[in-house]
Amino acid sequence: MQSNVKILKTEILSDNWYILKKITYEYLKGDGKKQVQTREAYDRGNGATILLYNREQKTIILTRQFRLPTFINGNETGMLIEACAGLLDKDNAIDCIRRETEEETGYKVTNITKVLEAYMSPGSVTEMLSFFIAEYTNEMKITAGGGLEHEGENIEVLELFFDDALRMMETGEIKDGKTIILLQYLRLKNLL
Ligand SMILES: Nc1nc2c(ncn2[C@@H]2O[C@H](COP(=O)(O)OP(=O)(O)O[C@H]3O[C@H](CO)[C@@H](O)[C@H](O)[C@@H]3O)[C@@H](O)[C@H]2O)c(=O)[nH]1
Ligand SMILES: [Mg+2]
Repeated sequence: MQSNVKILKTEILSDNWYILKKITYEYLKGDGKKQVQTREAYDRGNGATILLYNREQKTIILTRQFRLPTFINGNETGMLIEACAGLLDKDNAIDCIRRETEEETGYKVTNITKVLEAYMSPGSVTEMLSFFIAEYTNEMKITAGGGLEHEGENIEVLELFFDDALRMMETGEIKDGKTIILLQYLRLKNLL
């Protein structure tokens, strides 16, 4: 399909950690007129997230960690309950999420299923997130998890009853988009 967009100029506003770009482009509108627009886009690569669930126990595994951007926007403690997630490195999404699951939750899961992909903040962040689910058993817990010390990660691992997690979504105790999508996915497909 032919694109209606021609990039005219790309400026790097920051490459301090990830990359913030300012892009000027020409956009061909439906009425045939051209319009020049400028938008900023934050590029931190793509990511993956996973919800571990146990059908017998009717439980799931989540994490809790400090998220600075939420702290400066209304989250009093900055602590956020989330499905395990990580940015993709060079490897593909499945390898990445398998490694991330082990690092953050301590579970070595085998059968991982990809369920969907989504742009999580399409007006400002380039990232596309791949969503996965996997069944876990208590025997799969091989380390404490908690994330990588040298990356400054300090991640608490939570095992919750699925019904409690659904309630926490309604009370606002769970407020993370990817986590809500995955919880609703499990419910929609009657997996728990
Ligand atoms: N020094 C420094 N470290 C940073 C910065 N930004 C992120 N980091 C660190 O880089 C590491 C990235 O860890 P990952 O587990 O790979 O990523 P994530 O932060 O969990 O991101 C996941 O969740 C996000 C929030 O839902 C998602 O946006 C993202 O796609 C991914 O799935 C973390 O240790 C984080 O603290 C920064 O500006 N400076
Ligand atoms: Mg992470």
